[in-house]
Amino acid sequence: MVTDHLISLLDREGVSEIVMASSDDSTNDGADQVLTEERGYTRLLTLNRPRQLNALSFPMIMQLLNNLIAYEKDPEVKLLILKGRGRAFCAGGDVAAISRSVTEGHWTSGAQIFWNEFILNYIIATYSKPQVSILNGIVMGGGAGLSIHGRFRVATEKTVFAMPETSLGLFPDIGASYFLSRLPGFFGREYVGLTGARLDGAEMLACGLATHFVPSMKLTLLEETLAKVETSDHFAICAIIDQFSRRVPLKESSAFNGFDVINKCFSKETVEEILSALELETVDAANEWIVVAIRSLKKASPISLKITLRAIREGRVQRVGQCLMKDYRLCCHILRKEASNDFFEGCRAILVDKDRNPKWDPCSLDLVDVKVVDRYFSEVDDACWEDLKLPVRHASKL
Ligand SMILES: CC(C)(COP(=O)(O)OP(=O)(O)OC[C@H]1O[C@@H](n2cnc3c(N)ncnc32)[C@H](O)[C@@H]1OP(=O)(O)O)[C@@H](O)C(=O)NCCC(=O)NCCSC(=O)/C=C/c1ccc(O)cc1
Repeated sequence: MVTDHLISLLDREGVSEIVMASSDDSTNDGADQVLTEERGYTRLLTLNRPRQLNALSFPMIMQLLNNLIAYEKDPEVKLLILKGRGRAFCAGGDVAAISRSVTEGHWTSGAQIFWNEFILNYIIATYSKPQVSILNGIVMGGGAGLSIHGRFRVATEKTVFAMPETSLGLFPDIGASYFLSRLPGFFGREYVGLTGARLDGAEMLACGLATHFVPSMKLTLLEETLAKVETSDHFAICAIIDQFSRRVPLKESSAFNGFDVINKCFSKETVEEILSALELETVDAANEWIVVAIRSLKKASPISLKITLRAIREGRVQRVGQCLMKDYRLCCHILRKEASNDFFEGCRAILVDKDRNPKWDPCSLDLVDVKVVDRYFSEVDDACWEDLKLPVRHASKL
């Protein structure tokens, strides 16, 4: 049974018990990778792997799960603050470790990490107490999963946000098809998800990925003020952050200023049509962001692009839990290397050898068989597999 491999056995009456029973007991490693601090009714969680840009390791996921479950039950906790040490909030899941563990072991060792990460994302998305994420640096992939599902996301002038998974042979997982598909127009949807475009704090605020923009020099004071709250009331917390936040103009070169072009191009039905529409826009005069978008789409894994487009479009009518269940299926197919080795090749090219020259298979969009893409969205044909089991929650956006 998969639950022998995947360590989370969830109590479906609630999240009261997540049994951790790993065969190698790796959950005990890295205890200092998430620092916890009690300040009155506020709990401050700091991601603490600055050298790896706080890439989310398995022990970090488990510690965050443990903390969040305990804090939700504890009446002495009213508010959570999540931040990262160093120049990143979190640069995503520790893909180098995952790639290593699957290459050296069984695909389910990678699935185990996804399983627990997605449960964590779900708990954050349905959390009964407010979470403020301080995004003062790099926020990518899994880092978005820790923050965007939460109630308050504070960007700064140092924030760099991206969902770069298509350049890694993956797709924007962590329930991203839920929040990306709910952003305005096609900006946050197809554009951000497919191209891996980097957004700054002003752009995050403009499209709704961030709820506030606070200059980084005011963050210490913001934290100190939040540490004095005695309530979980969202309006009260929002009013405090409002005192420190400011409106911030978009750069002239921002893709957000090309909203109409984005809507025109990224609303096309297929990735090929999106690419052609963008190329047409460059005939007269090309904005820098269009050139970068075309380059990114051409460099990304073709199969990842097709999976991403479909996942985001399906996400529009799915709840967050359904998006996470879909993501789990997709990840398991990817880990099993059923149709492509692209995720492992992407990890090699970007994080291991760093040649930034992945050899994708299939190597072009026209070689991606639509039936193969369909298969990624279906159940996994393996006796030791089961669908992601989500705990019963009491929040509204289940
Ligand atoms: C643009 C970055 C963020 C910064 O570039 P940089 O300023 O030139 O810094 P470095 O690239 O030198 O990064 C510093 C160190 O952090 C490491 N690092 C930097 N992100 C990472 C990282 N996501 N992982 C694992 N080491 C990293 C990076 O390898 C390096 O380690 P080292 O070579 O030992 O110094 C660059 O590091 C980068 O492209 N990182 C990858 C970002 C990325 O694709 N993130 C989304 C990943 S997808 C995701 O979240 C999936 C999660 C997942 C979950 C569960 C699964 O089972 C499978 C997957």
